[in-house]
Amino acid sequence: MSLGERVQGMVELTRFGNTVAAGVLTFTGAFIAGFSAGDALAVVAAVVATVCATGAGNAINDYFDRDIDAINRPDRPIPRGAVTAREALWFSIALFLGAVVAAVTLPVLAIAIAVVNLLALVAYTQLFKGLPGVGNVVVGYLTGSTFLFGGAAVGDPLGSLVLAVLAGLATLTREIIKDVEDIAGDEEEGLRTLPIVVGERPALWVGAVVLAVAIVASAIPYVNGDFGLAYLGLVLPADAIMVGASVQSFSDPSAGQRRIKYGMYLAAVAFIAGRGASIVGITG
Ligand SMILES: CC(C)=CCC/C(C)=C/CC/C(C)=C/CC/C(C)=C/COC[C@H](O)COP(=O)(O)O
Ligand SMILES: CC(C)=CCC/C(C)=C/CC/C(C)=C/CC/C(C)=C/COP(=O)(O)OP(=O)(O)O
Ligand SMILES: [Mg+2]
Repeated sequence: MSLGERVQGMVELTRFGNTVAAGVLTFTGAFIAGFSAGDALAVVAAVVATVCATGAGNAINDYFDRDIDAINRPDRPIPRGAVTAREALWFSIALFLGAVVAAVTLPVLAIAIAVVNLLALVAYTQLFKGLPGVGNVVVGYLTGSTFLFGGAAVGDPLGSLVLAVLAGLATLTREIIKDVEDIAGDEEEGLRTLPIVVGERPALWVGAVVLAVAIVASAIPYVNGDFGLAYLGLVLPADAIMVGASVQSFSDPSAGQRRIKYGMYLAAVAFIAGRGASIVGITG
C-alpha cells in the first residue's frame, strides 16, 4: 500500500464526517448553554476533545471488529489492507491521548463526562454492542452527552439538558432501526441485539415509542418560554420528518434510519435558531 492509501485508510477509520459532526454538536451545546469571548479556549478544547474521542472510538471499533468486517464490510480500511490492525490500534490510542490532553484543561464536570465517555467508547464493541438494547442506549447517551459536554466546558452543563435528552432519545430510536437493518450480519456474529432477541417489529415499536416521547418533549423549550417561533417553525417539520421516518422503518429500515438522521440535523438547527433568536431579542 502507498503512503497516500495508508493516510486515506487512517482518515476513513475515524469516519471523518461523523467526527466533524460530533465536534459541531459539542460547539452547539456550548452555544445553547451560553458562552462569552472568555470561553473561546474552553470551547476549542472541548471540540478538539470530542473530535479526537469520536475518531478514536470509531478506529478502535474497526480494530475489534476486524474479523467480522472481513465478512460484512470488506471495503473497510483494515480488511482491504490499507492499514494493519496494529496501526489502527496505535492510531486509536494516539487519538484517545489527544482527547485526554484537550479534556484535562476543562472544568471538573467536563473532565468527568470525558472520562465516562472515553471508557464507554473503549468498552462499546466488546462489552455493550452485543447486549440487547444496551449498545443502543450507550450510543444514544454518547451522542446526547456531546451537548452536556459543550455546556460543561463553559460552566453550565444543564444549559443544554433538554437538547441532550432529545438527541439521546432520537439516536436510541435510530440505533434500534439500524440493528434491524443489520440483523443478518449480526446473527452470523452471534450478537444478541434487540431485534434479534425480541423480533423485528417489537423492536421497531420500542423505537417508535421512544421517538414519540422525544417528539412530545420537543415542545418543552417553546412551552416554558425559553425559545419562540423561530424554534417552533423548525422543530415541527423536524418532528414530522422523524415520524415519517419511524413509519417508513417498518417497511424499509435502511431508508428510515437515514431519514431520521435528516430530521435530527434539522432539530439541531431549530435549537441553534431558537437560541440565536433569543440572543437578538426575538422572543415571539
Ligand atoms: C425529537 C427531537 C426534536 C429530537 C432532537 C434530535 C437532535 C437535536 C439531534 C441532534 C444530534 C444529531 C444531529 C446527531 C446526528 C447523527 C449522529 C452523528 C449520530 C451519532 O452517530 C452514531 C452512529 O452509530 C453513526 O452512524 P452512521 O451515521 O450510520 O455512520
Ligand atoms: C464528548 C466526548 C468526549 C465524546 C463523545 C463521543 C461521541 C459523540 C461518540 C458518538 C459516536 C459513537 C458512538 C462512536 C463509537 C463507535 C461506534 C459505535 C461506531 C459504530 O461502528 P459501526 O461499525 O458502524 O457499527 P457497529 O460496530 O456498532 O456495528
Ligand atoms: Mg463496527
